[in-house]
Amino acid sequence: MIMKTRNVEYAIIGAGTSGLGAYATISRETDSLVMIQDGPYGTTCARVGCMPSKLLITAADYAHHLHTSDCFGVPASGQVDGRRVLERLRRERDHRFVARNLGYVDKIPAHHKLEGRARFIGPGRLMVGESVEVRAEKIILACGSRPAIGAVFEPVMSRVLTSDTIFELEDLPRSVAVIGMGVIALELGQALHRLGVKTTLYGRSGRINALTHPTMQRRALDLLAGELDIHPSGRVLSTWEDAEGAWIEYESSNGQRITRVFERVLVATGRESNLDRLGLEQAGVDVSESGAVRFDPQTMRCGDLPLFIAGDATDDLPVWHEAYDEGRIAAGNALSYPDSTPAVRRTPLMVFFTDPQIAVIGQSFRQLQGREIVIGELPFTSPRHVVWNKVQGHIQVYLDAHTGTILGAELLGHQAEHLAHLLALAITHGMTAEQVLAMPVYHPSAEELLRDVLIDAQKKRRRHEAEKESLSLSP
Ligand SMILES: Cc1cc2nc3c(=O)[nH]c(=O)nc-3n(C[C@H](O)[C@H](O)[C@H](O)COP(=O)(O)OP(=O)(O)OC[C@H]3O[C@@H](n4cnc5c(N)ncnc54)[C@H](O)[C@@H]3O)c2cc1C
Ligand SMILES: NC(=O)c1ccc[n+]([C@@H]2O[C@H](COP(=O)([O-])OP(=O)(O)OC[C@H]3O[C@@H](n4cnc5c(N)ncnc54)[C@H](O)[C@@H]3O)[C@@H](O)[C@H]2O)c1
Repeated sequence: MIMKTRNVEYAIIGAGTSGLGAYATISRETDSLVMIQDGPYGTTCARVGCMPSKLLITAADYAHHLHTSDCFGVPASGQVDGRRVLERLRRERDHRFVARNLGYVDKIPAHHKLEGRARFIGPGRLMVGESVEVRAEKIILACGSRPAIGAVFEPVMSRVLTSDTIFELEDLPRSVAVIGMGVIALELGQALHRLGVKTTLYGRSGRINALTHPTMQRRALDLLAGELDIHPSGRVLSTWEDAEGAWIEYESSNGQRITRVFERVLVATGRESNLDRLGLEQAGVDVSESGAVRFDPQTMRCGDLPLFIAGDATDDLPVWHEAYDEGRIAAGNALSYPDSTPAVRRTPLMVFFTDPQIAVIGQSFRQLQGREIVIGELPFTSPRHVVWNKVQGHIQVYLDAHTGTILGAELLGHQAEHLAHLLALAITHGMTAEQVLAMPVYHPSAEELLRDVLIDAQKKRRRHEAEKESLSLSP
């Protein structure tokens, strides 16, 4: 029974990072808007995503030092107190990151907020919960995503963890099977291992997908498998539970069957968009068989409709800075509807906070197939890395063979995030290797590695040019 109808110009579904980005833009221009939020405020990033995961990883880094500082003449002793690790994680998360977000939401006028799950009951018509209808001229779908859990895990659901639940544990489990080899599986799996949890990772494809050059993929897998118990390719055949725990029966791609029991199972097999719960067909939206909605990534508009999409709801670029940008792009184009202004999207940047870190910037090796490029590459080592005793990894930088413009890079190494940001800056400004090499580089710093890899790329480019010239001169 509809008890109340609200008429607004703009409705935003979801008060996560992208929804708040949209809200910030629209609320500057009009009072006729409502942001609808199902579940707790605070955003996925702060509550169950970026921030708690990085807090766990940092605790794990400290635990790792206990085993690695001896070579510096600093033997360390001590043990992990799982309860304290998790208590601190929640304290920091709640008091710093979530509280900051809630403080922002608190300041939003009450008539701009509506709590409940929204679903379409017609074009421009949303039902929120069971009693409020919202009629909006323009609607932004900023409803995010949720962990995907395959049916094979149903028999062990009481022991299944996802990134939504793991940070609420009272104590660390004794053992955990991590399903997946994506960013969540690797970040959390390595952290749990370093915190003393007996951890086994079960992958499917045998690849770490973010890296696309075969050398980078192989090295990343070799390095991580050197520390972690990983079965990279195969599939989980079945699961069951008994008094001992959750059993996982897994078949490796070589046909070997492995059956083991764990206290917990962390399912990190990707996320699925919450769009499927919106009843989009009622809004006249063309939804593909996979549940995806077609949209223009430069305007975030869905076809010609007064509907816009932003953030993880899209499956595309599911990272924080893109979610925020997309919220603002969607809002800007909702404000100017039916006119639209295509946004210039940022240079792609992805960082895995593993150790060593993995980063992909600009165009990946795979995306550059068919283009004439040279690859500068080196082990991830500079004098500074030697000082840190962190010399594992590899760096590849892709240059346009003709112009020397930096097009992309794939990195695997200690603190790769910082070189990744420098490379992102260079790519954003269309810089050539030569231009980047004109900047000062302090000694000894990790940035010396960037200088050296660009010198390597330049040498290869000169060789490439010389070879082409001699080919063109040969009769
Ligand atoms: C474990 C983990 C670690 C991560 N680490 C990083 C990282 O280090 N760096 C990084 O850049 N990114 C990271 N991310 C990704 C980042 O958190 C997301 O890209 C970002 O939070 C997406 O924001 P969003 O607004 O699209 O979704 P959300 O913040 O999830 O917001 C969507 C909101 O919509 C609500 N909603 C859904 N359906 C409805 C409905 N029908 N009606 C009303 N409300 C609805 C949801 O409850 C939710 O609150 C991580 C993600 C995870 C899960
Ligand atoms: N550092 C970061 O920026 C960061 C950290 C965490 C999460 N995130 C975001 O969260 C999103 C979701 O992360 P994710 O790791 O869940 O997804 P993902 O898509 O990165 O990885 C999912 C992995 O699970 C594997 N998989 C799928 N089904 C499987 C099965 N049945 N058995 C075994 N393996 C299976 C896939 O092959 C893939 O390797 C990411 O796309 C990312 O953008 C970002």
